[in-house]
Amino acid sequence: MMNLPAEFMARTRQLMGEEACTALCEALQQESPVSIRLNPLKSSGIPAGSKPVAWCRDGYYLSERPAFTFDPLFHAGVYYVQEAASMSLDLVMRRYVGRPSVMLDLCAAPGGKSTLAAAALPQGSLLVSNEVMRNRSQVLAENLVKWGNPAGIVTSNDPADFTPLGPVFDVILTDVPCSGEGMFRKDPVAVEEWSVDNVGLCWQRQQRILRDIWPCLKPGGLLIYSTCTYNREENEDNVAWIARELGAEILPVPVEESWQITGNLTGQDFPVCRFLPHKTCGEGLFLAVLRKEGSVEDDEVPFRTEGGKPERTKKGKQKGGKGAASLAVPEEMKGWLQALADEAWDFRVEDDRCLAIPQQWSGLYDYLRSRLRILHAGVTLGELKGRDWQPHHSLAMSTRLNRGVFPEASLDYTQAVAYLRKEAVTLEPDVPRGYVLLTYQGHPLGFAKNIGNRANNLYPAEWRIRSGYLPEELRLVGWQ
Ligand SMILES: C[S@@+](CC[C@H](N)C(=O)[O-])C[C@H]1O[C@@H](n2cnc3c(N)ncnc32)[C@H](O)[C@@H]1O
Repeated sequence: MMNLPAEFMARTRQLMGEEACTALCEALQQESPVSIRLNPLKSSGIPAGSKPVAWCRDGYYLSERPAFTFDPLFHAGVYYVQEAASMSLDLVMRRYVGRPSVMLDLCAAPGGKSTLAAAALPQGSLLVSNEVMRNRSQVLAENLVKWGNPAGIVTSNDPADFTPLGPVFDVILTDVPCSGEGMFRKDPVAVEEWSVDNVGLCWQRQQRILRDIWPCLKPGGLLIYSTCTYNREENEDNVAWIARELGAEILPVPVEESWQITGNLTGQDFPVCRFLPHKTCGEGLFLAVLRKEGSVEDDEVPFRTEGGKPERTKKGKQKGGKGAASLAVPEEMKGWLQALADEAWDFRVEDDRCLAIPQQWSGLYDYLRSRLRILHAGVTLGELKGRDWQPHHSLAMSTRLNRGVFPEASLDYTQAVAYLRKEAVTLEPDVPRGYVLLTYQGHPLGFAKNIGNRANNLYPAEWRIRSGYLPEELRLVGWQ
């Protein structure tokens, strides 16, 4: 039985009334629902026995919690484990982000909302996912590489580092660090760390973050603000502050009545969206959408690469970036990606890596690269090992990998888990020597270098499954 702080109870009672507060506390004593979101570019079925999440195209509730860590399909980026309320970002994006956009997810680790945004953004968009905490930014990069979106950049910077960039983003998501009241059921540490003082620190930090990032949003651009907490200071009060102090219009979130989403609890007259666990199947989540004052002409592309600060240029006049390839990219490697009619790549060598950046975004990439700490961008095709270009894990995970370039070897479950643990792999005698793409149920897991009697395991060491234990009764996500 979870003990909730008395002051939290008193404040919540005041916010939502006695009856709702009691119902909420009862719901918090129940088990958390389990849900996953499918990668539309990798999955080819739906989870067996699942129920759809009404507000998210690819979201499903599962009837039990499988052993995700031991599921090769999880590591192949076929799905992401995400609590259902957080999937409501899908709703907002499909309603308001209808054309190719440059989006920033400012507080992105571990990557739940970023992987969702990558799937929901229209073709031709770019997603920049940022996380200030260094260790968390590594997890973010891992999850996004596994998701395989080629039009993505992962950075690790403080929001203040973005301020001088100027208005480069059409959409900014601020899923801000908060007091975490909505996570009480999932995370007992959130209960232990809760205090009224901390709520005060949180809303002030949130305002600092918003002030720092506001200049980076284009006039007329969209700010999606979310927290996983219930109190009004971090939610409605901050949204009112953004509208008033920074200059924005608050937009409605298109919810259906049957979903039982709660609106503004403070009596102020503007729309917000509250997911409360006693009414909606998921954890606590607050979401609001704002449009920055002003507008940008349709035919303007508000950045270019030359000479530092972005300038407005007319479409079609963008120039290629500075700092482009210093070493030639082998022609052969360009064929490692699919040749799709509507996609062009800027291939370049940076340090000992060969990258492919979507050509239309190479200018913006250079601009960001000169100012931010970039952990990952586009697709890393390969890494120079001596004289040899070794295909990179990012390529294996990419949804644009050209299947057919590398010989493939299909692994069974035990072999796949051994590979993900970075143990030695032995391939069938008929598998050719050299780089081989290892697959599980048809999905790429990574590369190995077959040297005949054994194969070198090229799975990234830092991502390997560390747990030596394998549950006796192993439940994995079933598919239909
Ligand atoms: C609610 S979590 C983000 C969850 C993520 N959006 C997702 O859906 O997977 C908030 C993130 O903000 C980061 N953070 C902490 N302090 C920050 C600060 N001062 N500025 C920006 N981000 C911060 C935390 O490390 C954390 O990863």
